[in-house]
Order: sequence, then structure tokens, then C-alpha cells
Amino acid sequence: MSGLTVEDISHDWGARRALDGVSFTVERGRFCALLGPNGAGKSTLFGMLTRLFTPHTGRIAIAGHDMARAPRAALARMGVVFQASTLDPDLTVRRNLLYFAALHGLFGREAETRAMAALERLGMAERAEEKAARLNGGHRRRMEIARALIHRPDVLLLDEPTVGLDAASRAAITQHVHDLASGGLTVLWATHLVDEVRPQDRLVILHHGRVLADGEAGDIGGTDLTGRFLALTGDRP
Ligand SMILES: Nc1ncnc2c1ncn2[C@@H]1O[C@H](COP(=O)(O)OP(=O)(O)OP(=O)(O)O)[C@@H](O)[C@H]1O
Repeated sequence: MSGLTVEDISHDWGARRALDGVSFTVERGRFCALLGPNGAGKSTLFGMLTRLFTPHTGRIAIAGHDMARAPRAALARMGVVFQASTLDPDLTVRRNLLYFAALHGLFGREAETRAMAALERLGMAERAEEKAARLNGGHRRRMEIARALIHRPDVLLLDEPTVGLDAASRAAITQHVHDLASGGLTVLWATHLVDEVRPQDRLVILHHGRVLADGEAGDIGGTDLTGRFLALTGDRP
């Protein structure tokens, strides 16, 4: 069973074709980078994957659950970190997670245990009682990732999760999420930053709504993924 299946997905914003027959699958427990320049269609695809809107054609499946036929099961197996922050700045880190746990029907000791375990995984346990507003951008992102894991999803989707972070925070979060994939989580990581992709990652390059390359990053980019990416997307420096 694949972790994530995207089959022949298209979407138009008015006269503009944002996605044009996009297909790829991600094996379970794999880190997949969805790499594309601004306007490639990454956020539009995330909207489809999270059922913000429904594709008219094609098929999406999350951990084997078809999004059209079994949306509740599919969404229950998915954790999402959106591009814009959605934390409550006035609540503590722990309370933010407990609030989210309640949305998944988790309460009491079970919710507390899961919240602390998720924070532990992201190296955030010692921040549990701090208000979210006091955290720096990198720690806020880690907290959002911890929150997305609280219901133990099989698939984690992240839409440009390092935007606005400094180099050290970017590297730390990229490493944390690679570690999660090594632990069995299927990850789809949307980015326009080539340096977040590692040779052993699964890589899908999206440009003008089309998949231009799909395979292992090392095979696609060789020793110069940046050069290959720029050549494919036609944007030479
Ligand atoms: N709500 C919308 N209404 C109209 N057009 C849209 C809308 N959202 C996106 N688009 C257009 O669809 C295309 C794909 O945009 P999308 O935001 O999905 O790309 P992206 O890869 O996420 O880009 P970015 O990295 O800039 O976020 C672009 O041409 C964009 O202008």
C-alpha cells in the first residue's frame, strides 16, 4: 500500500490551469520533496490533498483511503502543517496541542500523554509551559509539526514549512522531519528551496502545474540538483 497516491489531478482557477494531470505516488515511510518555483501549483495541490476543494478529475488516496469515497478515513490518517501559522499565541505550547487533540476526540490523560510525546519527538518538551507568542519562528514551526502528529497520522503534509526561518532553524526542522520519515511516517514536503532536498529523498518537480521529474533526487539531479532544477524550470540565474 502506498502512503500517498495522486492520480491525474487537474485544476483551473478561472482561465488559468494551475494543475494539469498531476500524478505521483509516495511509498510508505518515504520523505518526498514537492519542489517547484513560485506559482508551480504546490498550494493548489495541497488544497486538493486536504479537501479544501475537490478535484473534478482524478483520484487522491491517503494511506490507502480514497479521498472521494472515504474522506473521513483519509483525513484522519493525515497531519497537515499549512504555510501560514495557525497557533493561538495566548495559549501555552501544551494547551495549543491539547486544544487540537480535543478536535480529534482526544481528552484527559491520553491527550496529555500524546501531546508530551509529540513535543518530545520535536525536541520541544521543555517548552511545554511557554506561551506560543514567546517562541521564535523555528520553535513555533516545530510546535505546529508536533501538533500535526498528535493523532498519529500515517502521512504528514507540509506546505513550505521553513518560509521565513533562519538557516539554523531551517536545517533543524528539515532534519527533524527527515527523522520522522525514517521512523515510518510518509512525508510530502512542498518547497521551492533546492537545498532542502537530499539525494536519497523522493523528488517530484512541479512547474506550471505539470510534473517535470519524478524519482530519487540523486538520480534526477546527479551532483548538481540546482542546475538541473533551473534547467527544467527554465529560470537560469
Ligand atoms: N485562489 C486563487 N485564485 C486564482 N488563481 C490562483 C489562486 N490560487 C492560486 N492561483 C494561481 O494558480 C497558480 C498556482 O498557484 P499556487 O499558489 O498553487 O502555486 P505555488 O507553487 O504554491 O506557489 P507559491 O510558492 O508562490 O506559494 C498560480 O498561477 C496562481 O496565481
